[in-house]
Amino acid sequence: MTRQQPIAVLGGGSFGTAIANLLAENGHHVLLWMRDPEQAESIRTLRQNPRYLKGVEILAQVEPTTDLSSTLDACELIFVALPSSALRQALQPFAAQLGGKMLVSTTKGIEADGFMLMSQILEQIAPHARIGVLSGPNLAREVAEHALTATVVASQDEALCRSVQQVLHGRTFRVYASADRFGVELGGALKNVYAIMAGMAAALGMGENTRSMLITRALAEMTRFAVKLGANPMTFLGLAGVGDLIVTCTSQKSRNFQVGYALGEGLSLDEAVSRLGEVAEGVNTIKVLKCKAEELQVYMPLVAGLHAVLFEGRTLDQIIGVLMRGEPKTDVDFISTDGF
Ligand SMILES: NC(=O)c1ccc[n+]([C@@H]2O[C@H](COP(=O)([O-])OP(=O)(O)OC[C@H]3O[C@@H](n4cnc5c(N)ncnc54)[C@H](O)[C@@H]3O)[C@@H](O)[C@H]2O)c1
Ligand SMILES: O=P(O)(O)OC[C@H](O)CO
Repeated sequence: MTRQQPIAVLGGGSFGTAIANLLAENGHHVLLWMRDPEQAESIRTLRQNPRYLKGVEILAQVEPTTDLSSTLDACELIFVALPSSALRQALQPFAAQLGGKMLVSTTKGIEADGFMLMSQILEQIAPHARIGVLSGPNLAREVAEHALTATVVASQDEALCRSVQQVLHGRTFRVYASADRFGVELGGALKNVYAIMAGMAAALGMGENTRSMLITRALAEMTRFAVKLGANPMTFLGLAGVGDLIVTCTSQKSRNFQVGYALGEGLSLDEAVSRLGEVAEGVNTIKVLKCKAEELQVYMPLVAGLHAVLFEGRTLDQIIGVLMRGEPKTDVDFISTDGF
């Protein structure tokens, strides 16, 4: 990648906007692609995103655009910050332009059909592209407001990891590298489900002991599931595993947490999602994950419990009763270091 070449960010939501600004602060010309011409025009003239990250100034080096084809042609490094529900549909028509490009997914979701992570979809659409993921405890607003933040770029393509580190590393944003793309990406997708539970617990006035139990048992479940899929459990001890789980399960800024909070206040799932008006990936992930856990016969009582409350008509009291009275278990039973 030459220094003069622009960098693309696809998706004009909270995270796309935050990443675009970080790149611009580091001196890069950024093409921020979004589908809505009015939003693009508003950014061009007001230097603010009218809908997301209100109050954050979008730097002059960030050029909003609605022309995806020209954006892909102009850039070799492309960050994808689209919702998981939109990624395939948005990029499939441009597959021929993606060969040889560095595609870095920041999207934390799972496609139901085939249980596919976003980088796997990118790989399927563009088999000749170079693929990576960026994931970690990265609340968009905090990134945009320069809270000291760390993230992980994961790919087996070391040069891609180095490129991403070079362009994003800055005064307030630190980028670690990992070769475990699957584990890093899976951690980012799974933690959203547990953040919904944490939001519910907070709304119901449950205490810090409860939150700590939830986070720790969530880590156990996530890791057990990941190991069954062949992932390296050690990745779940890093920023993209427990790091992201902590921030999303403890912050009111997390949209998944907010959905859970609204549910805890008595709103229906539909009401909670529409009150949010932004993406909360955990709502889809819970369905996909419940199916996959059953198929693989992985013990995931928290996932089963949340699914029962949201989609099977069970009450939270019933589920809490089942969880607390369940057969006693061993504490750290989910990490086998055999082979790692
Ligand atoms: N916001 C965060 O703190 C954060 C941090 C890290 C990762 N992520 C991940 O980034 C992804 C995007 O999240 P976000 O927070 O930016 O969402 P958001 O709700 O803030 O914005 C979503 C954006 O996607 C656009 N969009 C929706 N469907 C589209 C389509 N078909 N074609 C083109 N654009 C479309 C919307 O117009 C909107 O601009 C999610 O997977 C999320 O998990 C978010
Ligand atoms: O706001 P959420 O719940 O989508 O979480 C945002 C990021 O994934 C936190 O790392």
